[in-house]
Amino acid sequence: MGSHARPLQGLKSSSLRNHTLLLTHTHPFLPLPSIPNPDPPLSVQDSQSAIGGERATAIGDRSSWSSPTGGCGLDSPTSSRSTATGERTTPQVPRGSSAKGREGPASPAPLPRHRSASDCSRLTASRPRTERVAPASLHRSRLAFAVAAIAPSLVVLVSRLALRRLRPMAPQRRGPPRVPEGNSAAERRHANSTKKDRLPQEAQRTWLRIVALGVSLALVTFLLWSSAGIDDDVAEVVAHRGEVLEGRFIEVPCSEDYDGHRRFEGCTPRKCGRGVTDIVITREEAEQIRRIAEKGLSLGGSDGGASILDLHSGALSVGKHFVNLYRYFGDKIQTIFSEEDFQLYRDIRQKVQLTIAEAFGIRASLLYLTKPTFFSRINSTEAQTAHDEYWHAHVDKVTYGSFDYTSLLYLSDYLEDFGGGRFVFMEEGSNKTVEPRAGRVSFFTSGSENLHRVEKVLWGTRYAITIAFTCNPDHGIEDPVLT
Ligand SMILES: O=C(O)CCC(=O)C(=O)O
Ligand SMILES: [Fe+2]
Repeated sequence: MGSHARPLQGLKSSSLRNHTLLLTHTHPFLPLPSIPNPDPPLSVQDSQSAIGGERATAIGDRSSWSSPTGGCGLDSPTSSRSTATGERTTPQVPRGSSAKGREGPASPAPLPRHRSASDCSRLTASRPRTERVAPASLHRSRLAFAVAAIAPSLVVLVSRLALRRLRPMAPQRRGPPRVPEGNSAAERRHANSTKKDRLPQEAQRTWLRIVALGVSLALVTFLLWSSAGIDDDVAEVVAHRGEVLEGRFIEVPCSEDYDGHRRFEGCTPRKCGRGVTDIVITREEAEQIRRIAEKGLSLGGSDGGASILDLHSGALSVGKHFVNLYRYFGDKIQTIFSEEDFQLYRDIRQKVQLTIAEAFGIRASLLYLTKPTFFSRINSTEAQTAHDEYWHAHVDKVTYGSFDYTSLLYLSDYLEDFGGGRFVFMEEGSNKTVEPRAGRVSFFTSGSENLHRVEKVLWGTRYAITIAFTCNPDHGIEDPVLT
C-alpha cells in the first residue's frame, strides 16, 4: 500500500469534517438511502435531494475532492450501459466509475427516504402479500405488554377474593373472641379451635402467594421472551451456513411494486422469488474479493453499525459521513487497488448476473448493473446515526427505486467470522433465513414480495456485497475501472 493509503481516520477529525463531503449521513444499505442513488425513483414520492451542496477544500496538498453532488458519484441518470458481457453501450455521460465521472459535475439525485417496516406496511397495505409486514412476534410483544400491565392487579384481586371466600372466620381475627370473663376453660377451647382454623387458612394464603408469584414470574418470562426481538419468528432456515447449495429457488407471487415503474418486457419481474447458490462463486474468489473490501474499508469506516465502500462511485464511509476515495486519492488510487482487483469484481458481477438471468428465465443482456452496488462491513459496534441502523426491515425497490433484482454475495461465514447478521425474508409466522457463507450468492426480486432485514451482528465482522440489477437501461451503471 502506498503512502497515500493510510486510513482516512488518521486525519485530524476536524480537518476531515471540514473537507469531507456530507452525503446525507446515510449508508446506501438499508432503508436508508445515501450514496449514489439511482435516478429519481418513479415510485418514491418523498425522495429528497439530500446530497451535495457542500464544497470541500483541499486537505494539505491534496486537491479538492468534492463536488456539488457530494463526491459520491452521483451521476446523471442517463448513463452508459453494462451488459451481461460487461460491454458498455452508448455511454452518454461519463459515469461515476470513470475518471471523468469522478471529477465532472453531476446533478444531485433525489434519494428515497428511509422506510421502516411500518412504512412498508403502509405502502403496501392494499396488497395481500405484503400486508404481512408487522411480524407476529410484534403483535405478541404488544399483547404481552398489555397482559403484563394488568396481570399483577388481576392476580392480587383474584387472590383477595379467594382468600375472602376461604375465610369465614375472618371477623374473629380482628380481636379477641368475646367470651364471658372467668370462663377460662371455654376460653382455652375457643382459642385452640381458632388456632386450628387459622393454620389451614395461613397455609392457603401462603399457597396463594406462591401461585401469584408463579403467575407473575411466568408473565415476566413470557414478556421478556416476547420482546426479545422479532427474530424468534424465524421459522425456517432456507440456507444453512454449513451446507453447500447447488441452487435453491423459491417462487413467490410478485407484488405490485413494479407497476409503478416503466416495464421492460422480458426483464421486469413477472416471475418473482428468491434463490441461493454456493457454486457460482468459489470460496477462494470470495476471499480475494473480501480482501479488496478490507483494503478499501481500512481507509475509513463508519463510527458504528455498517460501513460502506462503493467501488463504482468511490463512496466510502468515514465517521458519520462519506468521502470519495477516487477524488481523495486521484491517480494514487492505483496504490490501493490493482487492475486484478477490479477484474475480479467485474467477473463476479457477471457470474451473478448470469445466475439471476437463468433463475428468472430472462436474458442476461437485458439486465443492467445499477446503483448502489457496494461492499458492506458490519460489526457489533453501536450505530451512531439512525442511518447506520442496518437491521430495519425494508423493500429494496422502495428504498432504491431502480432495483429490480437484488443479489448479495457473502464474503464471511456466519458463526465463524461473526454471530447474528443472518439475512431474513420476513413473512408473518414463517420468516425465511439465509445464513451467510463466504461465496454464497443470495438473490431475489426487489419488490415487497421480498421484504427483508439483516439481524444485528452480535460479534465479529460480516462482509458482503450488494449487487443490484435494473431492467431500465437508463439506470444502468458501468463496472468500476481503475484508470
Ligand atoms: O447484507 C445483507 O445481507 C443485506 C443487505 C441489504 O438488504 C441491502 O443492501 O439492501
Ligand atoms: Fe436490502
